[in-house]
Amino acid sequence: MTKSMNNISFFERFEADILAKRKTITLRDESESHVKVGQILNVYTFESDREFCKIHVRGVTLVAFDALEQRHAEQENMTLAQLKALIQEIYPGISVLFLIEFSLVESR
Ligand SMILES: CC(=O)Nc1ccn([C@H]2C[C@H](O)[C@@H](CO)O2)c(=O)n1
Repeated sequence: MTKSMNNISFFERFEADILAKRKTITLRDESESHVKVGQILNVYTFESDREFCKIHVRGVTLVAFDALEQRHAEQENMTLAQLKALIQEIYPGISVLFLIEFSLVESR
């Protein structure tokens, strides 16, 4: 597992969407609340800890699970039902999420 404050990991199944700029946000719990606007993060796969790009953090805001809407799903390149199911699977019972908006800086 990658531990640096300048690193973030994504499940491998999201790599293609990030590199194609189809996925431009991620919703995380408080363990990644240290991420700051303007930061450049090194991006790794969660499964194999392989670096695959860098992203520029464009925004960090709080969003309630119950406030997730269509535009969030579009920014995740999935349906709202898929997004809610995914969040419940990764963070069971979570009520508030950190919405990290990002843009692709460089792929490896
Ligand atoms: C370790 C860990 O939590 N890794 C995560 C968490 C979230 N994501 C993705 C899945 C969704 O697209 C959004 C919403 O959480 O972020 C991830 O790839 N890896």
